[in-house]
Parts: sequence; C-alpha cells; structure tokens
Amino acid sequence: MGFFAKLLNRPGTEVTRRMDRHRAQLPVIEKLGEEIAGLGDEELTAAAGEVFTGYDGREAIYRFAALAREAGERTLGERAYDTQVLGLIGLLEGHVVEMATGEGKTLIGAMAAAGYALQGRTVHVLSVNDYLADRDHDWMRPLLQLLGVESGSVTSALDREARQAAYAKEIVYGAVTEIGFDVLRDRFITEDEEQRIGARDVVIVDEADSILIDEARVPLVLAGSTEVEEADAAIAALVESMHEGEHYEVSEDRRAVSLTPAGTDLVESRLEVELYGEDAQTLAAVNLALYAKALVTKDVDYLVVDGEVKLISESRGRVANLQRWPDGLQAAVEAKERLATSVSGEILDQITVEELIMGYSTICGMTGTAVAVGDDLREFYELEIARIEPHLPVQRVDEPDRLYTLQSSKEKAIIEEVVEQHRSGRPILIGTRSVAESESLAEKLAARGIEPQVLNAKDDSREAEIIARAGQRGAVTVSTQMAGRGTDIRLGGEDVVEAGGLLVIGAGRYPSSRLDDQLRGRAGRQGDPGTSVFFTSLEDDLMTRVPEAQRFVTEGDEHGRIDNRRAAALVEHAQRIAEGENTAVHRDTWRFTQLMAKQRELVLQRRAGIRAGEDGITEVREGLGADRVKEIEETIGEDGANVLDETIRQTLLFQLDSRWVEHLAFLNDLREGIHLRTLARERPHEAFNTESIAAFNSFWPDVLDASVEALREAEFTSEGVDLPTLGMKRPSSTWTYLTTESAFGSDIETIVKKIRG
Ligand SMILES: Nc1ncnc2c1ncn2[C@@H]1O[C@H](COP(=O)(O)OP(=O)(O)OP(=O)(O)O)[C@@H](O)[C@H]1O
Repeated sequence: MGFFAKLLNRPGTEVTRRMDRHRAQLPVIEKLGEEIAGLGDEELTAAAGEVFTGYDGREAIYRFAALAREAGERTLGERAYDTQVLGLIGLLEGHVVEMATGEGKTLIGAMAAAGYALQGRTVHVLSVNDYLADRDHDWMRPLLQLLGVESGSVTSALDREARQAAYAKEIVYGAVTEIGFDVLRDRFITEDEEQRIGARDVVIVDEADSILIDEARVPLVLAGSTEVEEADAAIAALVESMHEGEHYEVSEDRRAVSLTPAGTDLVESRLEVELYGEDAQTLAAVNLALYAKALVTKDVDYLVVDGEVKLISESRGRVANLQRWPDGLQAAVEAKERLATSVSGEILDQITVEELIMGYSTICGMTGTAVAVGDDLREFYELEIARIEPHLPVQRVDEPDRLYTLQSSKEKAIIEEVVEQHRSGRPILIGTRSVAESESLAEKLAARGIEPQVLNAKDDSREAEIIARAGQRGAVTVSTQMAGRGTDIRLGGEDVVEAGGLLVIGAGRYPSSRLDDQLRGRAGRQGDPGTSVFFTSLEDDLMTRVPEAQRFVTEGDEHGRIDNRRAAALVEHAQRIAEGENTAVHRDTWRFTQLMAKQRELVLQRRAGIRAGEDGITEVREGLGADRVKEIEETIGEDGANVLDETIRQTLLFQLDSRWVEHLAFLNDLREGIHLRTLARERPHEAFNTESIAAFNSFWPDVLDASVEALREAEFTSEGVDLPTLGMKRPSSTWTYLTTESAFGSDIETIVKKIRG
C-alpha cells in the first residue's frame, strides 16, 4: 500500500501514517484525562494556561487534548470521542481534517482554536455564513472560557468599534466574507485607530473544501463613490421584443449571444443609431441586455426578492446575498426586471477568498468531504488531509444511480419514489440543483397530496430550524444544495429508525462528486440508518457534455429507465470531466491572480511605510524644492515642519490609493483583452505579466510626482491645507460585495475559459 500510495503520489499518505501513530497514543490521553478529572475548574484553567510552556511537542498536544476533552464534558456535556481527539490533533498539526457529517466538527474546531490561542497565537474560525459563526461561537464559548481563552464573533451587523473589540480577542468566529471585507477595509485606513484586524495568524476553516476550493476564486470587492450605472430602459424594452434565431443567436455552449443582421437592422432603425460605427456604447449595452435576456434566467441564476435582484450561487445553489454581476450586467438584469438600478461604484480593491486565506501564517480546517480535492488542496494551499474514520460505522446504504432518458421521465420516477416511501412515514430529503427544480418538484408533489418544506437558502436561521426537523416521521423536504447546511438532521425516534432512517434523493448529480457526497452525508449520521440515491437523465447538463452518453437514449424501458452498466459508468465519467475542467480553470486563474497579489503586497508595504512617516516625505520635500518648502512652513507658522510632514503623508496616502484603483482597473482591462493575444500567438500569461510589470514599474514614482504636483500650487494657511478642496477627496461611502462566480463565471473565469476554448 505504502509503495503504491507513493507511486501514485496520493496526498495525505504521510499524514495518515502520523495519525496512526497518534491513534496508538489514545490510551495515554485517556489516562491523562483521569488525572485531570480531579482538578477543580480554576485548576483546569490554570493547567491549560501552562500546558504549552510546560511541555513540548507531542506531549504538550496530548496533555492539551486531555484538558480540552475534560473542559468539553464539563461545559457542554460533550466528551470528545477518540475520533474527535484525533481530529483535534490533525488541526493542531495544520491539516485539513476530514470527518463525516455529524461527527462533531464544531467541537474540534473550538478545541483547536483554544489550543492555538494557548500557544500565544491569534485564531480566526471561518464559517460559511453569519448565522453559523454566531451560533457556533455562542455554543462553544463556555468551553473556550474554561480553557482560559477569550473569544468573540464578527457578523455583518457590527459597527467598527464592535468589530475591533471582537478582533482584539484571541479567537474570533466569523463568516469568510465578513473577515475578508474587514481585511479590505483595513487597507484604506489613514489612522492607526481605524485598524480592525491585526496580522492574519491562524485560520481554522469550517467546510474547508467549499471555502478553499469551490469559493476560492470569488473576488470580494470593496467599492466606493456613488455614480449610478443606468441601464437604458428603451434598450431593455426593445430587446425584450426580440426572438432567438431571428434577431439574435446564442452560441452552442450557451455562453455568448450575438445579434443577427435582422436584429442589427431592428436596433438601428428603432433606436436610430449606427451600431457598428459611432455607437459602440449602444452596441455594448444591447449585448448586455441580450445576455441578460437570453442567458441569465430568473429563478435559476437569480431571484427577485423585495424588488431586488438576488444572485444564486451555482456551487451552493443558494442566494448569494452580497453578490453582484460585473460590468453593467447587474443593471441590465435590473432593467429586464424593470427594477430600479442599484448603486455601483469604483472598485477600490478586491481580494479573492484564496488570497485572503493565503494571507494567514497557519491554515487548517475541517470538512466532511475533502479527499476528492486532495490534489487541489495540496497544489494551491500546500495542505494535507487527515482522514478520520467515524466513531460509529456508517450504516447508510448508497444505492446505485437510476438513469433515465428524459428529464421528464426522471422527475416522474422521483415523484413515484417519494410517494411510495412516504407511505411508511419515512422522512425524505430531496436535494436539487436549482431553485426552479425545487419548485417544479414541490408542485408535482403537491399535486399528489404531499406538501413538502421547500428550502431555497434564503434565510439561514429559519432554514436551520426546518432542516433540523427533516428527520421527523413523515417529513418531506426539498432543498437546494447546502441550504440549511451545518445543521444536524436528527432522526425522529424509533419508528423512523425502523422505517430505514432518512432517505436522501438527489434530483441530479452535481458537477462535483464532493457536492453529491455532502448531500448523501445528510443521511446516516453517527451510525444512524439511512439511504441515498441519485436520479440522473441524459438531458441533465452534466450528461449533455458527454456525447457518447446520448446514444443510450434508445435504451430506455417504458418508464424511460436505462438499465445499462456502461451508461451508468458514463455518469461518473461526465463528473470527472467537469471536475477536471474546474481544476484547470482554477490553475489558470491562480496564475493571473498571483502577480496581482504580489503587486498589492508591495503597495501595502509602501502604504505602511508612508503611515509610519518613513516613505516618501523626503522625496516630496525635495520635489517641492527648498524655496517652496520654506514658503509653506512660514505660512503655517509655528510647527510648520510637522504640519507640512503630516500634509505630505496624507497626500501620499491619497495618491497611492487612487493610483492603486487605476492600476487595478488597468489589470482588469488587460486581463479581459488578453485573450486576443492568443490570436497573435502570444502566450496570455506571459503577455499579462510583461505588461502589468511594465505598468507597475512607474507606480511609486507616479505617486511621488502626483503628490508633489498636488502641493506645488496649493494655498496653505496657518491651519495647513484642506485636502478635499484640492480634489483629494476620499469616497464618502464604501460598500462591499462579491462578484459572481456563478452561472457564467466571474470575469476572470470567463476570460480564462475564452482563452482555453
Ligand atoms: N463528543 C460528543 N458527545 C456528544 N455529542 C456530540 C459530541 N460531539 C458532537 N456531538 C453532537 O453531535 C452533533 C453534530 O455536531 P456538529 O454539528 O458539530 O457536527 P458536524 O461534524 O459539524 O456536522 P456537519 O458536517 O453537519 O457540519 C451535535 O448535536 C453535537 O452536539
């Protein structure tokens, strides 16, 4: 095994071996626990405080594990199972710990956070949303207190002071977006007291595969200023009246849309413009409106909630509250829905989830499904997986897929299965791939007299309640991927166990086997009985990517079911293809963002240098010339030199920030245009690197020049000078959002796909 594992270079082999060694030490930890049981609470706290100074290496970790286990039992009534102790050790050694659903990852995350904090580290525990961050923190706080560490949580509702107070603690729970936005906000502060987060030290990532892989490329954006990007209602109305095939065509992969000559004529005559001449802007607007009409689908890609367009994230099948589409598309969709245009602004800075995480010195995490992305975790984060077997054997039965010719036959079969199984009172959870699919299934079930609970991932806390009840007798729940995630489904008693436990039905395979496994894992927690089965049709998106699958269309029986092993194997094959594409795109995006990240780091170093009064001041004084400096200092009068230095410092900060905004816009444009270079036989990554480095070379000289220029003619008084009146005005308001990774990918991703395609 060892040899083959090495040969195949499987991730985690080393780690697995080490975990085996730790496993052999479990009796030792148990024994230590018996000694500790005699300690009073205060003694326990004191012992925890000394464990990492009094002992080294593995011994310290084992002693700490015993203390944490005892603390968990006293405060939460939960004594960590051996498997959880191993999970804790895996986290403290900096791995991604894979444990099945319901094995108690929340507890090991908290114990590990305390373990790091007691070594003098600062820890962020990242959740997927505010609700879970708050819930987990409230739940784990007594444990953390008994171990003698301070903790807080950060949610979107908090103001700056409250955030600062939370970040001052040794352990902070927060949603990845909230912490990411604070990192962005911190980049634009001008005074020390505005700083929210200190150095990013240890991060413990819950649902590590979702955050580190599925959502890694989502850019978090900080925007400022308030220009509203209006979409033209006339264009929206005109486009609405157009027909596919006649006025416009959609490319085969359904990623691009273009006007036909008839469509062009229609637009030109109605709007009295010349699309391919003077009116290029109108053409772009028409294209966006067409895109919004033909390729962005209500209830699949977005919902309209309270008069607002809410994007649905593809990988999570849930509403992405903070997400917007880039480049006028948001406005085009709003115009299509006849909604008011929402505010847009200038991008001040952006950071991908991946970059955010890479900024930590130590990364670890836990998840139910990581092994399938072992290679990706190693390639992008240098992380290894520690796989921990469940403490009770999994009893869930995963049935083979049921494959159908048509989407409609598949739906019918799902309904029949639900009706049949529901008779015995067995609880059923149906996992769908879109809100539209959920609604269609719910409607058909209702027609058969079954009223399911439908979760569309709109409200995290309400959904947690519903999903918690999904294991009750007779419950039928329809849920998009990951709605109500992070919540345990407990079975509703002995008769439910007898009926076979929870039945999970997948209404179609997801583009990644991990997402399938997450759904399956909802059944059979902690040794419960349960069943999972997926229904697939040749018409599913995933299957249409494999042309050879389509020849089985003639093999359906009278219900459209295909009973053919080779056909079934193609489902797996289709999924492998989709997963491979995803990694390839990830790798490409990674190469693009690397350089940007490097440049940003240099800019941030400069910024810190300016704030510390070390960078730029001498150069600007020289640039102004001795005469001008003397003149200014004399005008200011007393303390003239200091006031001037402070003015220069603020000016430099302003100029550096605006230069960065420009550079970012330049990089984004460059990236968008770079695919054309493949036509000129240039390598896109190299072309991107050469040009962005060239542009960046003059970054700092430009900042100095602009600062000198701004102060050369400025009118000083004894008070100094008012920067805003010199046009150096910081955005009056800033806001944050995510650009989309859904449907047709983020801008980066689209470009990358174009290059590849
Ligand atoms: N050592 C323990 N003893 C008793 N109960 C435990 C223990 N550890 C965890 N639990 C309970 O098990 C349930 C599942 O825990 P938790 O939600 O942390 O699981 P999870 O691994 O995070 O699952 P998911 O993958 O769904 O997020 C909770 O109700 C928790 O209280």
